[in-house]
Amino acid sequence: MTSTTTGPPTGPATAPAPGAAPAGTRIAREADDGVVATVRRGLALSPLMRRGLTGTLVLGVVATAGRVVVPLVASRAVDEGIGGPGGPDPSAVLTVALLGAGVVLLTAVLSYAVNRRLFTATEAGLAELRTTAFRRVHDLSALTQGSEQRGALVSRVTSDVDTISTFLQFGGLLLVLSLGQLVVVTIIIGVISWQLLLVVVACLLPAVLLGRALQPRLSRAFAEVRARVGRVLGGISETVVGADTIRAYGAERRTQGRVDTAVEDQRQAQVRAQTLVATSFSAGVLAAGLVVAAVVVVGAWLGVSGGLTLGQLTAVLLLVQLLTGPVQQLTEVLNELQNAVAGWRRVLALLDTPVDLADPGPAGRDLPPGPLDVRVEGLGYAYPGGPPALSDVDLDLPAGTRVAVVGRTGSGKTTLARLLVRLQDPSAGRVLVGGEDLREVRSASLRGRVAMVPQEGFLFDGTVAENVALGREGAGRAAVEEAVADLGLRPWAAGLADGLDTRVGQRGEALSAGERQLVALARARLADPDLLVLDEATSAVDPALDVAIGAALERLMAGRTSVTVAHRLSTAERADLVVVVADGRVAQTGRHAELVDAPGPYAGLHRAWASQLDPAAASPGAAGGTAGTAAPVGGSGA
Ligand SMILES: Nc1ncnc2c1ncn2[C@@H]1O[C@H](COP(=O)(O)OP(=O)(O)OP(=O)(O)O)[C@@H](O)[C@H]1O
Repeated sequence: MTSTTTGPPTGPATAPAPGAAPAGTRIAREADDGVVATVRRGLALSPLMRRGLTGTLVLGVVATAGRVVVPLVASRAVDEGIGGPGGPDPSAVLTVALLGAGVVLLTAVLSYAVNRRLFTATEAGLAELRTTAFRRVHDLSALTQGSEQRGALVSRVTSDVDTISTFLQFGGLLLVLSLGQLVVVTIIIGVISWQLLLVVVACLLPAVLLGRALQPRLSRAFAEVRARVGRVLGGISETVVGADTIRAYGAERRTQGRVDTAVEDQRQAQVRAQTLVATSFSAGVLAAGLVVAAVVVVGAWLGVSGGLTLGQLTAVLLLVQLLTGPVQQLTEVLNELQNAVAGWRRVLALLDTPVDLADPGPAGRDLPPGPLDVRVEGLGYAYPGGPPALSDVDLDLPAGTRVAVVGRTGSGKTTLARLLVRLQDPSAGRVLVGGEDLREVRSASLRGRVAMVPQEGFLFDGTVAENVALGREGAGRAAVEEAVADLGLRPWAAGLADGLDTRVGQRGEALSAGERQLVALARARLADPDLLVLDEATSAVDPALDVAIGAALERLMAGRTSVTVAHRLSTAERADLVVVVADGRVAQTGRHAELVDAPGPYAGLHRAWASQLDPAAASPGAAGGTAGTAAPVGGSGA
């Protein structure tokens, strides 16, 4: 479990019908939509990217037209200024040259404007896309998020969006303008000389056809690259997070080997994709060289035979430069497009993943005011592809009761706890809190009234106070101090290097495990829920801190309904009701005193706990386990 005091994530979709199986618990597969459909969907999702696009296109077309004017101006300079009927005319050449210079200047200014408008719009649109994708990650349940390595999931919001950015800023408009330039230049060459047009088409067509034929292979190659980049990031982030464990077991070489394999796989995929890129690019270069040579030869021949003036030949040669540029750029841009489309598909797949914990929104219901009771009816849950983790669970927990859930490890206690706070939806049956089916409760209401403290509370890199403040939106310093004081934690906080302003480090690593628990408890106190679900920590802490945690827990649970996944039998002893879970079913319910001598798994659990505290006191058949006051109940026995 990764989050501390928490309610369910929100999402835009409607709630599934009660009793329905949980919705998708995997990130959706990438759709096989074509390039145009993918780009269209991607742009539709980023309205800011399209803002002002028409204006940018118009400016781009004008700038392109400016480029085409230059060869025509040069043609006039040659034919009328230099080779005119009255001999060379310097003033005519000057006029034409000034005109050309003006056009070149205007083209440069327009190009700057086009680029500026383009990157401003695309950056805004991409930021929007990143935010939307990030929100979706948050809307998905931990189970769905867990279906993909964390780093790979992050790559969908980061590096995959970067591929789109690279394409849009350098390629998108170029693609449109290059195509436009190709068409305009081809027409003008045709008007000047149809024979030269035939030469140009004959030289460029094979390169264009080859580029086209390579597109499907490029598409597959770049999809593979994106997937492998995700795997590398997933592998690296896992080894960074688990660095201590890796070091402790001397597993550096083994884990490094896995990352190395992922890196090597990515290298191979990149090489395959870039080989295709190089092929299409080289075909473009070859065609460009060929077309210039062919136009010079055929143009000279046409000139000699009187079908073409020197100015026209000059114009066609300059125009050919405007053709070969776009042909080469197009091959590059189309490659970038394939990379971007592969990235876009991965981002879109993330956005297509259904929100499995949908917030019913305004149509939903609010939890009733006052203490909350919990009723569980025919509850069943199976993890994707696994056997039932819980079956036919029925429970009635009156408001204000203190409930301890005990059982062997893997019996289903945490699963039950997660269902009670709607971190997962049941596969069968329902959970009613305050009489309301959790799937029909607006998440804002649920979040405000129901909180969960997981075994390992997640702390963010910040101060103790900032981490406690996460418990309630808008909580100020006074509220944080009050929550800490309320749990009797003032002396502990005062003993920290900088009190509540002590920095906890990444994931709270600068605090001890026990101190992290205290921060999580203070956070829950600040949230002030009416239903508190606790997954008791199993890690042993020093006795003084253990006493502080015990006392804080007592104060935290007072006056509210609490369900504790108990790993210490002392918690069960003090509970109003003990729920014994065995193999995903409720085996026994009752008070500790009623259950301890009754037939059933609880007596075995108790014996195991007693043997851990005092082996001599245990009965002969009792199972052993780790010693210590925080010895887990569920680790043995039963
Ligand atoms: N994310 C998951 N994906 C697949 N199976 C899971 C997942 N989480 C738990 N399980 C399985 O569900 C069953 C119940 O697990 P659960 O965590 O609820 O047990 P538990 O009683 O809380 O155990 P513990 O006391 O060790 O925390 C186990 O068989 C476990 O392997």
